[in-house]
Amino acid sequence: MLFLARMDVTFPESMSDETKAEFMAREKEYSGNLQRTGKMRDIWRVVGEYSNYSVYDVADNDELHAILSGFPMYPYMKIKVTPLAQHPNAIK
Ligand SMILES: O=C(O)CC1=CCC(=O)O1
Repeated sequence: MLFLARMDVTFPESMSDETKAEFMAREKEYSGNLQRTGKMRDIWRVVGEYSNYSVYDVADNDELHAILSGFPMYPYMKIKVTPLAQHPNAIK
């Protein structure tokens, strides 16, 4: 099953730059592992925002929830998930 997720990240004003850098490093490692295993098919930055769109290829809703809630930045994310289906006009 394919899902599109939009993630908007908001860190607390009080968070130090060092802590933010630690979150970013952990996020990069977690995200890289998902991409290497094919669970995350794609990730794109939203221009001008601390947000991304990412596509997940997972067995079911429960697997997606486990993946999303495992992101180190999860406590600081607002996530909107959209299930995807084949488009009849797609040529690939
Ligand atoms: O958009 C970000 O920088 C946060 C994030 C979520 C998954 C990822 O790889 O980065």
